[in-house]
Amino acid sequence: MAPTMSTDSFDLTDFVINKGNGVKGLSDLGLKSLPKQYIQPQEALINIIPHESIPVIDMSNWDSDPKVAESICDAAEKYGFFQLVNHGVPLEVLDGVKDATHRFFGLPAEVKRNYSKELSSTNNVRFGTSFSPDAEKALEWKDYLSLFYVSEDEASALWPSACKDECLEYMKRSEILCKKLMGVLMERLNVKEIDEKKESLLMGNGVKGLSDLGLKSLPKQYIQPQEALINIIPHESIPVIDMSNWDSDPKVAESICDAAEKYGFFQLVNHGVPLEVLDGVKDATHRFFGLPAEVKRNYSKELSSTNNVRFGTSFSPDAEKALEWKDYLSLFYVSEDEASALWPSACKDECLEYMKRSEILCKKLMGVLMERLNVKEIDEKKESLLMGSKRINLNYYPRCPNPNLTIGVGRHSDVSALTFLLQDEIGGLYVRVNEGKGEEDGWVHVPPIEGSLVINVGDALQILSNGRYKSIEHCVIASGSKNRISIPIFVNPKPSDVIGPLPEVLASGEKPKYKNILYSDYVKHFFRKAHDGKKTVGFAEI
Ligand SMILES: COc1cc(/C=C/C(=O)SCCNC(=O)CCNC(=O)[C@H](O)C(C)(C)COP(=O)(O)OP(=O)(O)OC[C@H]2O[C@@H](n3cnc4c(N)ncnc43)[C@H](O)[C@@H]2OP(=O)(O)O)ccc1O
Ligand SMILES: O=C(O)CCC(=O)C(=O)O
Ligand SMILES: [Fe+2]
Repeated sequence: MAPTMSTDSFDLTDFVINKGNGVKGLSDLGLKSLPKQYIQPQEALINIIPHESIPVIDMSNWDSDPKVAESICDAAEKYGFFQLVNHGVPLEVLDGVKDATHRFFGLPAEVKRNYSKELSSTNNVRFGTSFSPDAEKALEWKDYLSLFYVSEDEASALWPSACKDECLEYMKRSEILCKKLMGVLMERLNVKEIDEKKESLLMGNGVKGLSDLGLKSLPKQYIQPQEALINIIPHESIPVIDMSNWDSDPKVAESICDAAEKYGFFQLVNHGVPLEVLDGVKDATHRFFGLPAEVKRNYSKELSSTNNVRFGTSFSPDAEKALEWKDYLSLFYVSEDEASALWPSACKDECLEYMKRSEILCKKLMGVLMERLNVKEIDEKKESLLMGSKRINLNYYPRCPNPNLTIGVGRHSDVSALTFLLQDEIGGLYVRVNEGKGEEDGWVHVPPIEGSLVINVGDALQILSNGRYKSIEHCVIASGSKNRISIPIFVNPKPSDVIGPLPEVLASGEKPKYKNILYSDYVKHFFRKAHDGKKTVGFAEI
């Protein structure tokens, strides 16, 4: 125990404030009486009365019992204070941050004073004592460390290592609770929805943030007009092609070309992309979307340091009548170095690996599809037209309160040459069949198959093949109970390529159906409007 001493003989302000000892340092001296600087005037003291305390609210039944939300709002109105139990923030996270607090204040004074107003390298980290020592008649018996959150990176760099991980974890793990409380408190004020566009786009919460609020019904901005919804019909689904015998059986290649002509969509199994690579990129997708909104919003159109990395929600929110129930991260591949520097670290390695390991498959498919078009060799120019650029999207469709009133992705065809889509086990992808054939025209489900890849022809290949290969409309319906992810790799022409029907296809005298068009103009046209089925192709039609 520290020796006891009188504080009359030394400069208390210097010891407590300047030297970084705080009141903890004073207390550790083993004082027998309160130094006079801490003696509060009578009016600052309080009278404690016998009275019931503030309400204690059990949140266990939050999902099933609306009374929980009601009692929170009542308590906020009546007392402005309440205690929550079973709130969903794990006990070990709370214990962790309590331990970390003791660890920080247990550091030597010389270490703690580096975070004082005078010495701290940032205004966002401040160690201090009392509340406002210069303004107070009497000092308060408290030391504090105050941390203003800007971003995970800034916190990692600047917050004291004795407590930063635990503080970040506590902040992160209390976010859902915070959104739940704000949601119900706003509902009581008749704010029926939080302004989704502002929330989703500027705050980085996306529809995932909305879904995490535990909404019981779909906000009106997401209710799609009847014509955007689909009629699901009983019909066989798209072909499933087993590539095991690719090397020995030419029928495998044939069935791929047949499916590309007839359906524009097929699933591949035993395609050679390792299962662990597919699992890796699925895990990475959940990791990215699980990041705090403040981190994800750094990749939004407004804040991203590059056009090649974009976090967004819906498809084209400014152009859409109703929003889509989907968040996405879109990564345009330029080079491994650029990706390493700019893609989010939560997912970049896995996305690069998935792109790399699907390259052989991509070349195999392009090879046989071109053979059927009488393209004998894929030279440099053809390679650019068919696979000169790649984009990988991570799509996140959160659990949706009324999935039948909205759409995850509206009906569209891809503007790629080919798309390699990895979907998880939840399901929800629908493809249009028998377009224009009256009652037979409808939508079929693409059932998830463990380890499979869904391949579809995009507009660019439809145009290059003069309509022989079909880019088919598809759309997604979100799940009412689970968060779904999908990860398409869009294999495209280079933005600077001019696309039009290939000379080999027209060699027999076939009339071109499409004009030559700069690919980046085509893509910009696609991105600037809402999803509208196959209308983008009209932009290139003769
Ligand atoms: C997101 O939900 C989706 C996405 C899809 C995607 C289906 C595909 O097939 S993606 C394959 C597209 N092909 C390529 O990316 C390769 C060619 N790329 C290019 O030519 C260019 O990179 C570019 C896409 C045209 C962008 O060029 P840039 O000079 O950077 O032009 P900007 O002015 O920034 O953008 C133009 C316009 O597009 C919007 N936009 C750009 N990138 C994206 C993106 N990744 N996701 C969504 N929107 C994007 C951008 O906001 C601009 O619009 P403004 O209205 O803001 O002017 C299928 C289904 C989905 O639901
Ligand atoms: O999520 C899916 O299954 C399909 C997504 C899609 O069509 C796209 O991103 O272009
Ligand atoms: Fe698509």
